[in-house]
Amino acid sequence: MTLPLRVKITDVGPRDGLQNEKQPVPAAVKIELVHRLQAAGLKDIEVTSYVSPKWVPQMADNHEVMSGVQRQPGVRYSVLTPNLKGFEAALADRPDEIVVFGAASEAFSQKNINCSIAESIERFAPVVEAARAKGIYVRGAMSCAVGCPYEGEIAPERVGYLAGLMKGIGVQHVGVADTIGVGTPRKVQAAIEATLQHYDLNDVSGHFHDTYGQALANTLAALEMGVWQYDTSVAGLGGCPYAKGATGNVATEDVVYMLQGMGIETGIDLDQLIDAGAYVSEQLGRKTGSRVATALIAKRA
Ligand SMILES: CC(C)(COP(=O)([O-])OP(=O)([O-])OC[C@H]1O[C@@H](n2cnc3c(N)ncnc32)[C@H](O)[C@@H]1OP(=O)([O-])[O-])[C@@H](O)C(=O)NCCC(=O)NCCSC(=O)C[C@@](C)(O)CC(=O)[O-]
Repeated sequence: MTLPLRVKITDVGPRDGLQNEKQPVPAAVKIELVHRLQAAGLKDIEVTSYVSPKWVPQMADNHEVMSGVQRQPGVRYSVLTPNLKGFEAALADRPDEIVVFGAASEAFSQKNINCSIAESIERFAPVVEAARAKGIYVRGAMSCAVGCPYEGEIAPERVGYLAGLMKGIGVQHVGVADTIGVGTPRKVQAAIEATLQHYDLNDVSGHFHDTYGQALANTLAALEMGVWQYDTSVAGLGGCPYAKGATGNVATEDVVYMLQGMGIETGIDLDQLIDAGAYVSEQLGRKTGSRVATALIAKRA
């Protein structure tokens, strides 16, 4: 398989990156982060989620954030919607894309969305139907595609099973998510291979957390299979509230640097991206999680 010439990156920092922050992050900071990401050339940004504020208090300002973003033409703004209640609330804020999120692990499905895998599909089906009827693109996230914090290793067949269920209800694209970052290249490839039994290569993305420092290697392994769409998080922000100890997604800066070095186009300005990451890191009062940003900021000084 030849490597893709162009990669599409969805920055999930404003949502996945910030959802687990213990301190309240003001909506104005989230909005400014989205503005800085789009200024850096990001064309796909996962902004927020319409979930229960009791479960994820940090995303309770979803409406304020979505309505505060000054949209740029050509940028797609996505949001998470776990059920019809969330979808209906999101509709008023005009997302371009919604994300239904399931898991390859039963235990994680229960902990994260309070239902079994089968029940989650029943909940998603009317959401998918309603979104598609309105011309809103539907992405599905498949958590724990390699490992689960409660069940341990997850067999590729279980990822394939979930992908088949997602396909069956009309989800247009699926992301293979290594939620707790335990994956290594061959295991990630096996999870993607199982997904490709149900989805076209153009409808599959990678979403790799960097907890064990494997995310860039896993990205390269997926690239070698021709996967050209990835979720990443500026400054490596993040973690899932229902996956204890899991760190953020692979840093967008690190992925962009790697791709640029390989001659693969992303349309993203690395300098401006580093500024966006420095902004949010400063607001959170911590160092960036990006190795590339750390190195290039030191070089600037
Ligand atoms: C899914 C539910 C809502 C089910 O939660 P539930 O308790 O089973 O839902 P329910 O229908 O029984 O409703 C219970 C209460 O929640 C309210 N409610 C119900 N739905 C909504 C909604 N959409 N928005 C706002 N409120 C809602 C509802 O109105 C009611 O309120 P009450 O009467 O008690 O005051 C809950 O489990 C939840 O919100 N979970 C949050 C899960 C989450 O956000 N996890 C993090 C994102 S996933 C992730 O990060 C992984 C990913 C995608 O990045 C990929 C990866 O790396 O793996």
